[in-house]
Amino acid sequence: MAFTEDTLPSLEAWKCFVRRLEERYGLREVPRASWLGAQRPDFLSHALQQRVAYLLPAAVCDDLSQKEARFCSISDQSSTEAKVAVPGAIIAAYVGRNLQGPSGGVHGGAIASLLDASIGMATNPRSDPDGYVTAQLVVNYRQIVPLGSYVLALAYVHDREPARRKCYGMSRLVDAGALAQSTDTCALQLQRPLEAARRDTARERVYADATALFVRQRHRPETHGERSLQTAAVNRVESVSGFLGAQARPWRASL
Ligand SMILES: CCCCCCCCCCCC(=O)SCCNC(=O)CCNC(=O)[C@H](O)C(C)(C)COP(=O)(O)OP(=O)(O)OC[C@H]1O[C@@H](n2cnc3c(N)ncnc32)[C@H](O)[C@@H]1OP(=O)(O)O
Repeated sequence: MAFTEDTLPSLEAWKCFVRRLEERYGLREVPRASWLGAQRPDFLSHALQQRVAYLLPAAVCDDLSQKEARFCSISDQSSTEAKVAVPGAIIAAYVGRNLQGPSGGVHGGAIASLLDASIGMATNPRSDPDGYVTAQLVVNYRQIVPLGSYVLALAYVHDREPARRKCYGMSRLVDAGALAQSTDTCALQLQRPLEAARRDTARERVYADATALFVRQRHRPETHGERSLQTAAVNRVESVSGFLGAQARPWRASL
């Protein structure tokens, strides 16, 4: 599938976004979108056409060297990576006027949804994208989120109890500032814990934070929808995007 005139500007902005993430958070392991574009143009093109940028670093295992790092489709269950849980995740989103709450700022439910989804992404391996579900979510609302903001939810997993089917995670919702300037929702799963998510930094405005307990389901509901892993994962991001009412407008980041 070839890139079209419509998707190219988004690709450039996506590269810019990844570069800024690298600079701000030192995410050396976040691979370059250009590399992804070269290796998996079909998948990236699909993601962009869906207006969902979903970056898939394949080498999350420490025993894989950076040289061996490559991207793969999330439907590639045979890769070692696909079986490993992802320790960190970032969601970038635009929260618009359609999300106005009684406070005059962004509704708390939308904020909770973003925090929940980011921890869910950090919790669930791509080989089993809906294995763990939210059992408990505790949100601290620290500042009103102005309507029309660009925000980042920075999530990481801090504890796992596989035998008891439990996984604990945290997330912070911060002002994206100049980092993300897109009305598209974008999500990244990270191959290493997101150190930046663990601490408050003076340069960021923290709107809210959350702790969550995710529990692995014993039995899946019968009507579980699409079972294709690739589609399922994109759907997860799209559900957040749809809930937030993301605009179908192209990226606006300046390079
Ligand atoms: C690429 C991919 C991207 C993927 C990206 C994915 C992002 C998705 C993110 C969004 C996720 C959602 O919104 S999920 C939707 C919202 N959540 C739900 O609908 C969940 C509904 N609830 C349930 O299905 C169930 O209650 C469960 C599965 C959570 C738990 O039921 P269960 O399986 O019977 O568990 P049970 O044996 O009772 O408990 C297991 C252990 O967990 C503890 N536990 C259970 N529930 C709780 C609780 N609410 N608060 C505290 N602790 C609890 C128990 O005490 C026990 O601990 P111990 O005694 O062993 O110590």
